[in-house]
Amino acid sequence: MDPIATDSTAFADIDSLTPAMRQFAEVKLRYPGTLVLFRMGDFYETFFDDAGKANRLIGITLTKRGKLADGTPIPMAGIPAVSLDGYIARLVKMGESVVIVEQQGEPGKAATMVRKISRIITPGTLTETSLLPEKEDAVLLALEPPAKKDGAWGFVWLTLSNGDFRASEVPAASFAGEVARINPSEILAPEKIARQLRSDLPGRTVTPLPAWHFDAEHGEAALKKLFSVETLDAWDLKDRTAILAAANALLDYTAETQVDMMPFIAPIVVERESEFVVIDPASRRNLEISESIRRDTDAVTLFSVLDGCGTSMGSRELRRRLHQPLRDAALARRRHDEIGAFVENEALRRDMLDAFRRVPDIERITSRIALGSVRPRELASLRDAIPVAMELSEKLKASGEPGLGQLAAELQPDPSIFERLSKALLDEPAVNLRDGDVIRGGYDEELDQLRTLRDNTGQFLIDLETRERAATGIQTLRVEYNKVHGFYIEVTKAQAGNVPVHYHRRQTLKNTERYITPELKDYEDKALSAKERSSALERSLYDDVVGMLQPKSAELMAFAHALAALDVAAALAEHAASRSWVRPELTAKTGIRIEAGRHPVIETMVETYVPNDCELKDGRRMLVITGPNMGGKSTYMRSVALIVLLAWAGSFVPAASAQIGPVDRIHTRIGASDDLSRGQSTFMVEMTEAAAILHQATPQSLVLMDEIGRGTSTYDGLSLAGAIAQALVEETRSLTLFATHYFELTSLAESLREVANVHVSATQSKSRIVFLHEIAEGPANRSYGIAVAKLAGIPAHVVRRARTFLTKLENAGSAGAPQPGLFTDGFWAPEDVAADILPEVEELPPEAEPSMRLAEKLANLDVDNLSPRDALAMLFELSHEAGRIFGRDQD
Ligand SMILES: Nc1ncnc2c1ncn2[C@@H]1O[C@H](COP(=O)(O)OP(=O)(O)OP(=O)(O)O)[C@@H](O)[C@H]1O
Repeated sequence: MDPIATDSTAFADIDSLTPAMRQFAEVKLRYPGTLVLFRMGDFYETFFDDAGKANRLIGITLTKRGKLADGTPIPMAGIPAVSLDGYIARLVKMGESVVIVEQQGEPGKAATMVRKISRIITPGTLTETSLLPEKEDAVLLALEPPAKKDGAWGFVWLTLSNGDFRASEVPAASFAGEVARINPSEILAPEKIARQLRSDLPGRTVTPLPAWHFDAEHGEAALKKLFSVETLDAWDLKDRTAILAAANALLDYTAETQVDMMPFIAPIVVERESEFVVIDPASRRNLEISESIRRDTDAVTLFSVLDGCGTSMGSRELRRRLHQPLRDAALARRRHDEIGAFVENEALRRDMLDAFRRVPDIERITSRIALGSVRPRELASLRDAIPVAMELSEKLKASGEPGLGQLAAELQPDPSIFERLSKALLDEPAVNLRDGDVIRGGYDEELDQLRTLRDNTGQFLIDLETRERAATGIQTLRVEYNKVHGFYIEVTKAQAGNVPVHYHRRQTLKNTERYITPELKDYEDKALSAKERSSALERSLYDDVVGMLQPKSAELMAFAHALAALDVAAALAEHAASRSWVRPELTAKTGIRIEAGRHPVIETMVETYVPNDCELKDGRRMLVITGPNMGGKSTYMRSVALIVLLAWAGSFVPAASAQIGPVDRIHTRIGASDDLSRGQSTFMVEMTEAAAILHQATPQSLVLMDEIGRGTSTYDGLSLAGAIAQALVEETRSLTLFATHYFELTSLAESLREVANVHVSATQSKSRIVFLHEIAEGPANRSYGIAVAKLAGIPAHVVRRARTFLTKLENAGSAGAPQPGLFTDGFWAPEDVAADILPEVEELPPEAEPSMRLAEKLANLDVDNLSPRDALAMLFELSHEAGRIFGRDQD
């Protein structure tokens, strides 16, 4: 077979290596991009560069073993065989692929030992339950770049652990969004574009394959063979060469990594981009769908709040739905119906939630049935889940809920599956087949006999003894066994003359004679091999059971999907009922109308959440949102986007009522992005994202803009924000929520018909500001920046001074100096205002100077471009200086 990766490690002179090292080198040359774990006795060893890499990645000790011909020692690092799985899990999590080479043959003759690749484990082809994340799919995605400039990418992806197989043609503009939606664990790409992909898709594992794997003709043949069809017309795949090419690479790689066992692969589904609401990668992060912006693993996200599913299949289905809101209202409504039925019928919901705790991961068990690697305990748990599901099915039918009829019907898999599993498997079989005790007694006559032989030697001997005593009349006759001589019948020398002729002498001792009979010899042969033979037979019977289930993979997968869908519906209904969520109405007309909407995550975290309305429609396509920082602008905007997302994902929503029209895309431009690792400044990222929105948004898109333009100077920022807002209203005509701290933008409402002003309210008592988190019509009536700064702990005298500046600026404005207005030049420090301020600064008494320096330092801070670490350091410095001003400093 051909190599699956290309960047090879050179082994200068392979013939000069020892036989074992030569075997290693051969594997390594074939799988250069992987870490080769080479079994030697009780360890899996890594050599050469792999040893150094393993040492770095998982901290195993680096040693040496033997030398190369030129005397250079060979680096080696080993993993104890007993802890292999744990180490593999860690490596795969880091995006590494691992090839396991097992020993075959006699231990002790390591040099000439035959070795064989037993497993190839890569991030996208995992099927081992212990290596897979429980609540997330591991998806393998193959990419074929467009053949011509404006052509489309071929995307083909497969989830090995449930057989879900999909393809689509993706235009360049949607590339990153589609990768984010599919969220692959591993990407296969032709080697010439691998490097570029790694830099375009930071954090993703890209496995390069030689270009010839991406062959459309072979791909077409491979798909026809896989689905046993003469033509691919049913899938509309004719001439879609990019998809066919990617499919070929994906199927080649899958076959290679599964070491020739083909997993269950469902008929390919060719998706159209228009089936789902498009959400770009930045927006997925900003909305914290399943990952927090800071990427904390245990952070609270939309998914974690909603995931009350009893099974991990349900959790994975929920995650898929949240990441892929639909555009087909009928499909989304069907999901609403399912949830509605469970919201109405609490008893039924409780039954479901209770039953799901007893249902195993049938999706993954089924994938392992197809691969022949399913364990006895897993099959037993599948068997035990079937009656639980049948009972649920009956209850669902009896409830008469029309929304649940279809799923109820799918909960009844072919009765022969349950029958065979019940007959074949013990109630509680051993975890592994090699432990024996898997097949139930009475299932197979021969196995029963072997087991009787294996277990009942003692009884057989007693029975035989009784029979032989009666037959021969020798009352002292004994039937016994020892390790050296096996079974024998023993009589005293005195009785030796009375033994029948079919007794053959086996051994003569001082006082006794020992005999064997044909029956006993036969028994001996059977008994001595019974253990091995019963194990072998048990394995083959087990394989038969698995073999009988393999053709039923598709049916079992449908059964698993129905369970997962019910689990999601019951869990979402439970959440909806406990938090008073409502069924959204999906309307045909573009627009959003939400009454008393809440943020689904924040409402679980604050004591009292203040609900807010939102109305966007023709004639009111943009809301300019002003108000104090910390007032709740971002929360409000996100709550609207999440309600729209939830509605189209088929969930109930946190609101008193919601009417949501069609939405093709959700775009958000919120806060500082973390793409600094790619060497782009915050402002550059901000503008790149804004540019993408202006290019891609349509009148059906929901756009969230949070404080666009703050990453640059005031003039630039204000001008850009104004121009972008105008383009969103007049050109893309999207439904837009536009939060800004440029108060000047509130005047857009005067010139543009589609723009309305809303503000978050706050009241300011004498000493502090109180956020009401209420959205009200109209622009904010004042800026609360200084009040917020005080809240943040800026020293009182600095705040006082800022107030003085503000008053002076405001007075200067009203006294005829240039107004701070939209697109008005000379806003900051026009000559006359500066002249008014500066003399006073100069006249400050000497003791006030340190505080001015402090204020100056603060004023000069480029807050938007400070890293959290620098910000903390700066805070220390400022607090230290402030402490000195007040004489509280130690040094
Ligand atoms: N409707 C609400 N009800 C209750 N608490 C809220 C509400 N909205 C926001 N909050 C609380 O206020 C905090 C600040 O809100 P948010 O981040 O939305 O403010 P902001 O106006 O966007 O501020 P900034 O401009 O500084 O980003 C939230 O973390 C949340 O705890």
